[in-house]
Amino acid sequence: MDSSQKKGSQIPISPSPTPRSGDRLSKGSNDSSNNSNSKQQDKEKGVNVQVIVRCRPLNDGEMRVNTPTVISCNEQHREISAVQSIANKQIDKTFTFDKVFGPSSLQNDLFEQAVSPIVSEVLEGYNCTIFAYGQTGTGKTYTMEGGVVKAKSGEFPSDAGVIPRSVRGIFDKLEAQNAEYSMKVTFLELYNEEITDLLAPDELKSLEDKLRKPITLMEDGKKGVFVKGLEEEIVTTASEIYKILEKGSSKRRTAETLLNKQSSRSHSIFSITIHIKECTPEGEEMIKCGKLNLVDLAGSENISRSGARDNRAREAGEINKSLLTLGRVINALVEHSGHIPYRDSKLTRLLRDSLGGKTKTCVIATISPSIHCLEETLNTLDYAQRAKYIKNKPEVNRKMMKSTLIKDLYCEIDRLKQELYAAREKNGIYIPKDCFIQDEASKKAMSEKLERLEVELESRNRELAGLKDLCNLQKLLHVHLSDKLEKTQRLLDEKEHSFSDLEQHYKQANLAIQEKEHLIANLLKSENMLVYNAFELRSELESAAEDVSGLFSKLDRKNEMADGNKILLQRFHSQLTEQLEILHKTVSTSVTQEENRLNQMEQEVRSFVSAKIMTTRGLHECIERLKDVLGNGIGNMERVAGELKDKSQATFGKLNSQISTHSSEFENQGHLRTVEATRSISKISTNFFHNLNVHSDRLSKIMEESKTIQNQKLHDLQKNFEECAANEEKQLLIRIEEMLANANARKKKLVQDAVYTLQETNAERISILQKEVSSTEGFTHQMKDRWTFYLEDTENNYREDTTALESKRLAIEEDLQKQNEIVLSRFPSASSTALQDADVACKSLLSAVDCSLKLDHEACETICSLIAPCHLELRELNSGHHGITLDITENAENCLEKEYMVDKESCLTPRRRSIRVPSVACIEELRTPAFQELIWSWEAKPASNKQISEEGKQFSGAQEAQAQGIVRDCRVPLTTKN
Ligand SMILES: Nc1ncnc2c1ncn2[C@@H]1O[C@H](COP(=O)(O)OP(=O)(O)OP(=O)(O)O)[C@@H](O)[C@H]1O
Repeated sequence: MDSSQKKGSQIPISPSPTPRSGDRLSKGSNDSSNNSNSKQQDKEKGVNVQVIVRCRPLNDGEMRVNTPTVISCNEQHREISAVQSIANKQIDKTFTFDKVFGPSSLQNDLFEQAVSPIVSEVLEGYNCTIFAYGQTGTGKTYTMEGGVVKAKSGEFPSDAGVIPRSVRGIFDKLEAQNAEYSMKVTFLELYNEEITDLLAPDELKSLEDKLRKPITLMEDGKKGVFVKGLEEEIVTTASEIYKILEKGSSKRRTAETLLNKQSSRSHSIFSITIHIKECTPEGEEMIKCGKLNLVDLAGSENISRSGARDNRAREAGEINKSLLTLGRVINALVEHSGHIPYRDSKLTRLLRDSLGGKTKTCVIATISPSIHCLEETLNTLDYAQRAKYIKNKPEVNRKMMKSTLIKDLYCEIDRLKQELYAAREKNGIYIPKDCFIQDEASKKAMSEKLERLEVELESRNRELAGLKDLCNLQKLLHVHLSDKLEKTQRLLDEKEHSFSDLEQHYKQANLAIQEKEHLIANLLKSENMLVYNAFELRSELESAAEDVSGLFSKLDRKNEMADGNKILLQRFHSQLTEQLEILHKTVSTSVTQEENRLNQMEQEVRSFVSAKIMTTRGLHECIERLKDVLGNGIGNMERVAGELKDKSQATFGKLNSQISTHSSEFENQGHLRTVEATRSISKISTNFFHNLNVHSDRLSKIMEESKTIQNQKLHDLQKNFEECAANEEKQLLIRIEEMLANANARKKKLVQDAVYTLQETNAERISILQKEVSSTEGFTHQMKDRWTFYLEDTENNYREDTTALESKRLAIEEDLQKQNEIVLSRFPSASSTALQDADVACKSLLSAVDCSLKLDHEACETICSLIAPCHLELRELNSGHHGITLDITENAENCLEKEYMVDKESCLTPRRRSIRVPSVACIEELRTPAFQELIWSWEAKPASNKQISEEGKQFSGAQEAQAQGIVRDCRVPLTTKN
C-alpha cells in the first residue's frame, strides 16, 4: 500500500448491492444549483448511452500478410467509415459516435477523454457502467484491463487499461478531495450462463465446491438485481485492487482461438462501490454512494472463422446467445417496446440497471480495421449505433446519514453475531428466529414449488415418454432419412459436379455477358447515332416531301398553264383559220365581184362600142341616105328650092338636133356611162382595196393582239416559272439543291429555249406577215395610184374627146350653116355645089364620125387593155393572197402545231404519292428500352426463366436465347413498323 493511497480515511460499509433510487435521499446535496438543474433534466428526459468506438491497429500476423484495411477513423469528426467494394463498386458507410479512437490512440487518451469524466460522476454519487463490446480479438480486454500493473512495485505500464486507470483516478480524486471514504470491489465472471465469483478463496472453492450453493442472481423490490453470495473485498488502496484484478483476471476462462491467442470466453464484471462521507452545512454527516461497473464482454464471434469446435463451439454459442439477448434488449429499449427481455439471459439481468435504468452507461465498441473482419465490424458498428439511442435516467444515489448507516451496519452485525452464536452453541446449523421464520416461509414456498415442480416433472416425464416414442419414430425416420440423405448426397455430388460444370458455363456466360454488355454499349451508342441520323433523315425527308409536293403542285400549275395555252392555241388556230377563211372568202368574193364588174365594164364598153358602131353605121346610112337624097334631090332641088330650103333647114335643124341629140346622147349616155362605170369600178376597186386594207389592218391587229397575248402569256409563264423556281430554289435544302438546281436549270433552259424559239418564230412569222401585209398594202396603194392615174387619164381623155367632139360639132354646125347659107344663096348652082359640099361635108362628117368612132374604139380598147391587166392583177392578187393565206396557215400550223413545244408525256415523271414521314415518337419507340426495363421484361417471363433455370446445362445458350428474345421483344414495334 503506497502512502498516497492511504491519504483518505475509511468508513465502514455494508455489503449491499447497488442502492435503488427509492432508497436515496435528494436532500443534503452540495451540488450547485446549475448542476442540480441539469441532473433534474437528466432524470426527467433521460441521458443517452454514450458510445465510443475504438479501432485497434493491425496485429503482427495481419501486417505480415499485408492485410488490407477497410476502416478509416476521423477522431475530430467522430466518424468511422467502412469502405466496401461490392461488384467493383465502392460503397462507403459512415457512422458517427460520441467519440472515436483510431488505431494509433493510446490507452491514456481513451481514459482521459472518455472514462475520467465517468469516474468523476461515480464520485458524485452516480452508478456508472462502462462495458466493452466487440468482435473477438478486437481489444476489449486490452482496453478494459490492458497491461498488468505490478502491485508490488507499483509500476504503472503505459498500456494499462480502463480498469486500473479508473482505480487510480478514483483514488487520486478522493485523495485530492481529502474525502473520507470506504471502497469495496466485486469481480465476477459469467460463463455459459453461470456466475463465478472471481474473488472467492481458492482453498474454499475446492472443498466446498460441491456443497456450496452456486452464486445466484436475486431480485427483490428493495435491492433490485443483486448477486447473492458474491465475495466483496473491501479495499483501501489502489494496489489492493491491482492485486485483486491480477488474481481475478488470472482466473478468467481464456482459450486460444484462431482470432485471439488469449480469447476471453466469459463476460466479466468488475464493480467498485465507493461510499464517501460528506458534511452538510448543518454539520450533519452524510454518506454518498457511487458505483462503477467495468464490464469486459466476451467477444462476439464467427464460429467458423474463430475455429471453435466441440466445447469451444458450445461456449461460443452461449456467448453469442447472451450477446444476442443483449442486442434484443438494446433493440427493445431503442424501439420503446413494452417488454424488454432482460430476463432472457443473466448478462442482461446483471446489466439491467445499466440499460434503460438509472445508471450512466458508456459502451466502448472495439473493431478491427482488417478487411477480413468487415462483416463483424459492420455488425458491431450497427450494434453500437443502435445502443446510442438507449436512454437512461441516471439518478444520484440517495445519501444516507452516517448514523443511519451505522445503525444499519450494527443491525447487520447483530444478525451475523446471532447466526454465529446459534451455530456455536447448538453445534449444528442454527439460525436466528427471524431467519428461521423467513427460511421456513421460503422452505414452505420451496416445498410448494417443489410439489408444483414434481407435478410438472411428472407431466414432463410423460412428455418425455411421448418424446422417447417420438424419438424412436424419429430414429426410424432418421434411418430412412439417412438412406435418403445418402441418396441425396450422391445426387448432391452429381449436382455438385454438374454445378461445377454449370459454374464453368456461368463463368463463360459471364464473360459472354460482359462482351455482350460491351457490345450492347456499342450498339446503344450506334443506336443513338442511328436515332440521331434518323431524326436528321426525318427532317430531310420532311423538307424533301415538302419540296416534292411543292414541285408536284408546280407541275400541276404548269400543266394547267400548258392546258390553258393549248386551249388558247387551239382557239387562236381556229380563229386564225376562221379569219383566214373570212379573208380568203372576202378576197375571193371581192376578186369575183371585181372580175364580174370588170367583165360587166368590158361588156358595157364593148356594148357601148358596138352601139357606137351601130350609131355610126346608122349615121353612115343616114349620111348615105342623105347623100342619096341629096344626089336624088339635087335635081329636084331647084324645084323644090324653097321646099328644099325649108326642108334643108328643117333637115339641118333636124340634123343639128340629131347631132346635138347624138352628141348629148353620146355625151350623156355613152360617155357618162363609161365614166360612171369607170367610177363605179374605181369605187369598187377603192372599196375592195379599202376592204383589203381594213382586213389586212384587222389581220395585223389580230396578229398584233395574238402577238401581245402570246408575248404576255409567255411573259407571264416565264415570270410565274421564274418566281416559282426562285421560291422553290429558296426552299430547297442544300443537299438536294444541286440536283434540283441542275434540274431547274435544265428545265429553265428548256422553257427559255422554247420561249425564245417560239418568240423568235413568232417574231419571224409576224415580221413575214407584216412584210406580206405591208407588201400587200404597198401593192394595193400602187394599184390605187395606178387606178387613180388611169381614172384621171380616162377622165382627161373623156374631157379631151368631149371637147374635140364639141369643137367638131361646132365646126360641123358652122359648116352646115355655111353650106346652108351657100345653098340658100346659090341654090340652083349652088345646089350642085351644095350637094358637092354636102357630099364633102358628109364625107368629112363621116370621116369625123369615123374618126371619133375610131377614137372611142381606141379609148374602149385602151380601157379594155387596161381592164385586161386588171384581171390579171386581180388574179395575181388573188393567187398572191391565196399564197399568203397558205403561208400564214402553213406558218401558223408549223408554229402552233410543230414548233410550239408542249410537254410530252415521257411516263418517267414519278407519280404523286404521299410520303410517310415517321413521327418523332415512332423513332423514339425504336430505341432499345433501358437495360433495367429489359431485365424486368425478362423477369416478367417466369415460364421462360424457369425453363432456363431447369435447363441449367444449357445456361449460356439459354442466356443468349433470352437475350435474343429480349432484343426481339424490343424490336417488335420496329418489325411492325417496317
Ligand atoms: N488498441 C490496441 N493497441 C495495441 N494492441 C491491441 C489493441 N487492441 C488489441 N490489441 C492486441 O490485440 C490482441 C487481442 O486483444 P484482446 O485480447 O484484448 O481482444 P478481445 O477483444 O478481448 O478478444 P476476446 O473477445 O477473444 O477476448 C492482444 O494481443 C492485444 O494486445
